Amino acid sequence: MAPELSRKMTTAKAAAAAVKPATKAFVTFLAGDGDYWKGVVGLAKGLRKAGSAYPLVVAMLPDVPESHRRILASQGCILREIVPVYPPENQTQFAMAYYVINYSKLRIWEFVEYERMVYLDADIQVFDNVDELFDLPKGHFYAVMDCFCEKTWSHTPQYQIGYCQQCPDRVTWPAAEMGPPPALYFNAGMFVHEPSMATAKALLDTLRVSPTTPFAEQDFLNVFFREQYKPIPLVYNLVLAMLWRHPENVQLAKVKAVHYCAAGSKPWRFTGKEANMDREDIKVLVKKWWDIYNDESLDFKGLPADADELEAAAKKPIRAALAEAGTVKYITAPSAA
Ligand SMILES: O=c1ccn([C@@H]2O[C@H](COP(=O)(O)OP(=O)(O)O)[C@@H](O)[C@H]2O)c(=O)[nH]1
Ligand SMILES: OC[C@H]1O[C@H](O[C@@H]2[C@@H](O)[C@H](O)[C@@H](O)[C@H](O)[C@@H]2O)[C@H](O)[C@@H](O)[C@H]1O
Ligand SMILES: [Mn+2]
Repeated sequence: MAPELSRKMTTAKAAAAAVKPATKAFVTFLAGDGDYWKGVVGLAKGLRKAGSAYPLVVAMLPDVPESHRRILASQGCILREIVPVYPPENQTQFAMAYYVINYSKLRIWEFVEYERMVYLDADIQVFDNVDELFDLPKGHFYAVMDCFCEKTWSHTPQYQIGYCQQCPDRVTWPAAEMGPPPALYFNAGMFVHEPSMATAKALLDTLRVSPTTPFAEQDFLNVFFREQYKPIPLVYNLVLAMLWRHPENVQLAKVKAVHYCAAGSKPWRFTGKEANMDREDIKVLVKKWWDIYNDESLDFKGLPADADELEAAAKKPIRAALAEAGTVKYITAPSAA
């Protein structure tokens, strides 16, 4: 095939690929009329900057206002309103109050138009392409291990004896007195999952008979997927506390996704006043988040409105298309002949 024609075919194929029905997608969760929508905008732009091939779905509770929905749609997000999930009746006092809404995260197993999804909290930013997560072998639940050292864990025996799965040799778990050590435990701010109505039903049926616990849906998911859980490297979800609790486990230059979950670390409401928020690495990470959020070149430009436009775009001589895109300096290749 002549080089010119092959290039056109590539463009047409690439263009067609851009609109093929997505069976894989990132998904985040948005609740309330507060400022977490800014996290979603940042995430949508970060994924674009990282050149991800997959869209971002937003599982929204009904209380997300129209004005926030419009902003997210304008950034190319696919909006899906979900029915809230409430923990068992009069049990919510056992979960930390501000975590109760997170049980609604469980609805994303009902998004069966997708065969694979990567869930990301809205307070996560992706600084490097993580699309490889969609190709991990099926049948497992992939997520990054959490850390037990922050005060938020003070209700647990592991915190009380200073044991953490991130450094199991620092304080040996006293199996004789306390039985087996805690099972590997993941942070539920990021995970790879396979939507299925059967799994969604099993999750909700199990939740109805499960006690609520301090970390709400994160505790619940850790129990439900205990057998399928496979830890993946912390580069996919750097829980910020790792920087001061286990710096020996962190190679910041290799981190692909940062989870702004430490108290006071949400970039869009950062004051720098809370514990550890005056650290240089935290300030750098917050600035990196803002640099993406404020970068207008990362705003969604929209897809061609319909197939005809797309077809026309694909037919346009490659030189004009690239020049119009403005992103590639088209250098005339030496003739193949
Ligand atoms: O008012 C809220 C609180 C939480 N969330 C969503 O629930 C996730 C989990 O809450 P958060 O990240 O604050 O928990 P953390 O990871 O800090 O414990 C957030 O990332 C958002 O996606 C939200 O949309 N609105
Ligand atoms: O509803 C429970 C939440 O539990 C998790 O956050 C916690 C946990 O990671 C602790 O280990 C940290 O100490 C703490 O800072 C952090 O907020 C998830 O990030 C969040 O998505 C959500 O599931
Ligand atoms: Mn979070």
